[in-house]
Amino acid sequence: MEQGAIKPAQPVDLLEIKDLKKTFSISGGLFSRRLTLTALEDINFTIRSGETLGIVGESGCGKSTLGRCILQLLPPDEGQVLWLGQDLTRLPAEEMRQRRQDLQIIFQDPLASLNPRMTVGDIIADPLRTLRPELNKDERRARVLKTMEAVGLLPEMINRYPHEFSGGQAQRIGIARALITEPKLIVCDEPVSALDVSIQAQILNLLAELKDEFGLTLIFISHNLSVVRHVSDRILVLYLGRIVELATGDEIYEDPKHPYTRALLTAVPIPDPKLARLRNIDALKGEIPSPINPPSGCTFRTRCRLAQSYCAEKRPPLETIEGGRLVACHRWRELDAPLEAVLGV
Ligand SMILES: Nc1ncnc2c1ncn2[C@@H]1O[C@H](COP(=O)(O)OP(=O)(O)OP(=O)(O)O)[C@@H](O)[C@H]1O
Repeated sequence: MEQGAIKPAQPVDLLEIKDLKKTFSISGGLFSRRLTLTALEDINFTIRSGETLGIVGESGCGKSTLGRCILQLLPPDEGQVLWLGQDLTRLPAEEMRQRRQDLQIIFQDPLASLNPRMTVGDIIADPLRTLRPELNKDERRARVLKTMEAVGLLPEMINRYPHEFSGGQAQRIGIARALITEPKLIVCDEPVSALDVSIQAQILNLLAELKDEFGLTLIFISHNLSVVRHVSDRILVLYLGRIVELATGDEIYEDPKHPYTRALLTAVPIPDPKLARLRNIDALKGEIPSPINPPSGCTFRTRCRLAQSYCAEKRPPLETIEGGRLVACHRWRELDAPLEAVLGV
């Protein structure tokens, strides 16, 4: 593959998300009225080339919707998705089709995402048929074999069908299908959560190797902070469709600033006495509120142990704090205080 050629000498701002908003119109409530569900709001961030950005949050917080809006698989209601400065939300269909070579996705459930009636070779070659129609059959086959080799699939597997493969092998097929167009950015949407724990590390290592080999930029979506930590340079934490924290993996893990991030960390099983102590204090309480009718002010306040009455009145801005990291909490400074002081005990 010629993908090494795309690796820029200096990282550049590859993708810039500006004021992104996505709502869904759903029917519900009395008399099946149309209701508006706000899946994403006020989303702003930038990804540098060669970076891996982890996106974490509980189920329903908007991770997959964000991945799909970035790839234009879902149209955002508002905002811009700038790819090297070009707004993908305004791109004519034919230009977007061309651009799709650069932006690919790997799905959570590898077997469910592969057509059971197609051979492995046809599945992997499929994106080339629409995105690189100038390639002939032999050229397509040569690319498929090279890509299979890159992801650790044997050439003799080319004529087999998805059901003949384990979950881990099926995910390698999904990765090959994403890689075949020589993309610059891959959105990995929970790529290991459907796999056995023993296989998860193999797939994570493969993604890390492919990233280095082909100069990829990755967006890595997971509900599991410990999975994201190992692969991410920076981590974006979403809560009810809004960014609550954005920082490096080390900062998030060692010094979380948002009470929600701390709560997510308490669910990570690591034998650290400090975290073990936090576990009881910070553990998430209650259900995530409905995105149809989110709490006023700070949407996390209904589950936050630091919440004060003013948290219900004003939405906290996403503030840039020391080291350029971002946090949206009226009381983030209180998290730095000794826990006893915070709790008043
Ligand atoms: N097509 C749709 N129609 C209506 N509502 C949707 C649609 N897709 C997503 N939603 C809603 O948007 C919100 C965000 O969903 P999304 O799937 O992006 O969250 P997620 O963090 O990826 O969750 P999960 O980890 O469970 O996939 C949820 O409340 C979800 O129910």
